Amino acid sequence: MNFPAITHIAAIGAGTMGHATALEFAVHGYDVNLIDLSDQALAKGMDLIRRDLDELYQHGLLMKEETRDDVLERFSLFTDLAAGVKDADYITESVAENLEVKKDLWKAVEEAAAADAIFTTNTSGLSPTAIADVLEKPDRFVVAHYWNPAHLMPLVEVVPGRYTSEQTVNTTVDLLTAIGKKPARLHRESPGFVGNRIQMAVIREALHIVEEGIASVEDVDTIVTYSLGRRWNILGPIISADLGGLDIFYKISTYLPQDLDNSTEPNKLLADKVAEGDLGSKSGQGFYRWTGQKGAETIARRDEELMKALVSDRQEEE
Ligand SMILES: NC(=O)C1=CN([C@@H]2O[C@H](COP(=O)(O)OP(=O)(O)OC[C@H]3O[C@@H](n4cnc5c(N)ncnc54)[C@H](O)[C@@H]3O)[C@@H](O)[C@H]2O)C=CC1
Ligand SMILES: O=C(O)[C@@H](O)C(=O)[C@H](O)[C@@H](O)CO
Repeated sequence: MNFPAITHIAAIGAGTMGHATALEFAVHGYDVNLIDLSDQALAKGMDLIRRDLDELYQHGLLMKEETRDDVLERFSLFTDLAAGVKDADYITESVAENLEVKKDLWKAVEEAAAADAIFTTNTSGLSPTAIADVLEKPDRFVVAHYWNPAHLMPLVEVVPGRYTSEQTVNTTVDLLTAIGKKPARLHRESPGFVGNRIQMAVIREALHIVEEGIASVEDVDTIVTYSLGRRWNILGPIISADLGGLDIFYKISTYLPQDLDNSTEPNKLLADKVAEGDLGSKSGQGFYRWTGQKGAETIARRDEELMKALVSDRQEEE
């Protein structure tokens, strides 16, 4: 399929991820139809967009000569899915992480969308083949998996399903590159793609360490932040192993794996938190308390460091 020049974006879902992925297209000059289920959800999404847009503006991360109003004027809001997608060349989706919800949604999208529009889902790890099974033209469907917060994290995993065409992958990679992202194209799909497989392996072992009484939640986070996190912010795990000496990593791998957590069930500490409604910053309490000054300061510090890294990326690109 030959895709037209992409000029008009539709972003379905204005929540944690959807508002930020939509904002990035608007910051880079694209008209964006923001779609959600209710005016309340759209209003909440636009509040998040204005908050994040202010952050980008204050750090000089808008396009040259652009004002915040220039960016905000590019948004059109829709609760009618068909009306929101019909003029779009590129449709991105960030709704609930539920296979049936996504399949039902994409079936409805295809009934209203242009025959040559590209379809992308921000799923954290569901199969693009399984979602695209409902489509008449599944070759135009691909995963574009962002990382939270999406407007501050450069990496997007571009994951083809069995039906996805090379043209769809190439066009998506080119578009994401054009808006300043760092797309990584996978050879093929796998549950959790790459980032979430690694992230979930780390989370599983981190919580196992706490459960076994080896270290506290705070100590695990401090240790990772000032060792692996510091190193992996510069070079990834495999190249770091090269630098450490593969013989040493091999030696450790002959005795340590049998002591690592290999459970296939969700960690009990995590399950208990969710059962108690302690969901983290979104509910005010998780393994840490997020209400009050300290929580806000932690999020502000994270965003400030991510912003500095983005500014540095931008300076390197210039
Ligand atoms: N939260 C995270 O850290 C990350 C989440 N993701 C993925 O992104 C997707 C969205 O996650 P979040 O943004 O966190 O969820 P969220 O719950 O913050 O936002 C979902 C939004 O989609 C809207 N929505 C639901 N069904 C809809 C429909 N049929 N039509 C239009 N709007 C609809 C909801 O009203 C809500 O505003 C999920 O697939 C998730 O796995 C990907 C990367 C990171
Ligand atoms: O961590 C992120 O931002 C993303 O990789 C995700 O998909 C989230 O991890 C979240 O959905 C849980 O995996």
